[in-house]
Amino acid sequence: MVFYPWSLQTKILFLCSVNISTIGLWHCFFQVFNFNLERFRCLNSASINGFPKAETDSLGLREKLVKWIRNVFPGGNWWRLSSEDVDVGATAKPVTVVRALHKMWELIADDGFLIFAAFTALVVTALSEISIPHYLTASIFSAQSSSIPVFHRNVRILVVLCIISGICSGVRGCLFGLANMILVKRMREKLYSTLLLQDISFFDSETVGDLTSRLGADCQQVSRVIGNDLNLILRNVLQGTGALVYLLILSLPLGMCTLTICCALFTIMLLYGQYQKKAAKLIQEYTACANEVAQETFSLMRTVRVYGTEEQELRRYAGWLGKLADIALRQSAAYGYWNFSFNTLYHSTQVIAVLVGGISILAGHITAEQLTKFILYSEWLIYSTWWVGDNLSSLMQSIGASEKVFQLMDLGPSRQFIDKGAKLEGLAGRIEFVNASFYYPSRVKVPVIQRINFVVHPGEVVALVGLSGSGKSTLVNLLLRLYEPTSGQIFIDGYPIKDLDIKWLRERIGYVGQEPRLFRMDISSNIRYGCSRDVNQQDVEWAAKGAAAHDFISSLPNGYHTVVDDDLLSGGQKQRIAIARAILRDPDILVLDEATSALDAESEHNVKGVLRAVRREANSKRTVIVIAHRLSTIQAADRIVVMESGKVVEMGSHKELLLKDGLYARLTRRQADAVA
Ligand SMILES: Nc1ncnc2c1ncn2[C@@H]1O[C@H](COP(=O)(O)OP(=O)(O)OP(=O)(O)O)[C@@H](O)[C@H]1O
Repeated sequence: MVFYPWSLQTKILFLCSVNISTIGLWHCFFQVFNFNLERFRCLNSASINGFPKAETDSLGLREKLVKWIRNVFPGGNWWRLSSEDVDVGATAKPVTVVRALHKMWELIADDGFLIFAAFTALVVTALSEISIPHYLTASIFSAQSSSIPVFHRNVRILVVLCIISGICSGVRGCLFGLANMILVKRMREKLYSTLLLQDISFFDSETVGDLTSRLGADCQQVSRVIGNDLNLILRNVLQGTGALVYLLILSLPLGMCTLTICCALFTIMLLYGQYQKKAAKLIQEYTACANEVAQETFSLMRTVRVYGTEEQELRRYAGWLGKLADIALRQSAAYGYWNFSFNTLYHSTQVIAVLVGGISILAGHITAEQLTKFILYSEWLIYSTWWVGDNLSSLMQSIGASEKVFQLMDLGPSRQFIDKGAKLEGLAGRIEFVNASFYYPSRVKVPVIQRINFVVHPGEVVALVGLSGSGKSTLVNLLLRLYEPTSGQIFIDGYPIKDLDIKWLRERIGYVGQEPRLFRMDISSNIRYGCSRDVNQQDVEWAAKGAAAHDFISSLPNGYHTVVDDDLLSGGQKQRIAIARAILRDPDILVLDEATSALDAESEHNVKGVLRAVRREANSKRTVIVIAHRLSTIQAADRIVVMESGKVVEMGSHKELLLKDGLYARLTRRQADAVA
């Protein structure tokens, strides 16, 4: 084989390629350097990027530089993505690309024809686009060789290919966009419905900001998989494969050189993709944490304003933003390295093609037309590899973001919604607690309810009293089946509560909580909320009158059509609307947990009057369980159950308990002293 020394042009080409390649590296170094400089300036902390301050101080400039360079090169300490301060669900089953795609397919399978049509358009586009360079070169060289019929034929084919690829490309984009939209919609619906059917204890451990983040940003990110990543990956894989086959047919040695470079590129790309996946997961967690802080601050804005903690809240939020910026910086530095690798390898292909191709032309092995085609197709191949890499890393990011979304979607519904319980013909309202004990799942070592035994007879009014934290609300939560007793049983009309149909039971229980919250809709709809009977406006007003709410509602500019939310009404007004909601349901069992705590004495008297009056009607005798701290409000109850540390310590009427001179008598005396 003849050895040709490097010509001047070859040297220039090589130097150019090396120079261009280093731009990526410099860009990356510049960012990393700036970032570290900023951290040295801003953070006067003990440790910077894994260098303890004292240690770095004692090092010489050269050692510092060497250590710094070692850290910022791939694999160095600086690249480590620490997830100490967030739970990234390490114990849960990781989501692989195949599993994520399978899950997505399940969601979109009903519209499979759309995906099929999109992929058909994609294949046609890819095939027509990949044929264009061949006919382009052939047209030019047929014109050069003055073969006019061949030239005309090539140009005609070229025009047809351009039209086909243009139309199919548009159809492909549109169909993938549609598929994307359907996927996000279904994903959000599925996630939302899964979350709605979880046990209440699930919501004790998850934060609102975190869950809304999953529904919002994470679902959006995941949806990119089909609309963007998969679409582009497939297109480029098809085009790259076509280009590779063409290159190998054209010249085996040149084709092998390009293939080797593409393999190197692909390996780097996989490493880069893995890194991006991990970074995306962290970004997702930090975003959720930042959302949580913002959501908490906005919902407690009055407390923040009164205590003047705006700056403290800003710092808390900025803390998470700083962590997000940290990860984003590493991501863009990794992108810099990736670009550097791509540029270097891309221009190496050009140099090799010109060098080896030139030698082959000189040796008469290939023609100039073949070399031109080779260069065009090798560019195509390398760009396809780059696109695949870029979109694969984006795919990894989306899969990273999908992990928590799919884990949440995989949660089964609460047993309450699966078990088909019994529906009784009617409910008398007899409630019996038999050895009921309970601890919250989040605090398994603290028994909140301990071996409770008592019976509430149909139509009886029973008051629960006791010191704060004695377990009154928890007992009511067990009756409402928000939680299940950890041992013992609760019976309603002689049936174990867990054997009754939960929907049927809840339709027959009215509940007014400690701090009722209203939905952002008009007052009338708030009162009707969850009412399974057919009710008209007159019924709504009747219930509002019973709850002493009618007068204040009528005085509002839009009356019952006034749109309210939590902040527009006083605590007492909200309680009255919640009481009206409970009255309208006409429940067999009514549970009032501090339901009149924010009412003035007159309203409370009126409301109590209504509850008593309704109870006296022969057909609507109802059992009432009432919790109240203001003991004067429960003196008329048929029975008072006194609780202490999760146990029932006394039981009887107001008079009996005063005679007993126990905890109830002590509490009553204390409240009387406080009023005096
Ligand atoms: N979701 C929860 N997770 C863990 N512990 C809880 C939860 N809710 C309440 N607790 C704990 O259970 C105990 C009993 O609380 P509960 O609300 O039943 O008391 P209470 O007698 O109704 O108090 P109060 O009169 O102040 O409303 C308390 O120690 C409380 O901290």
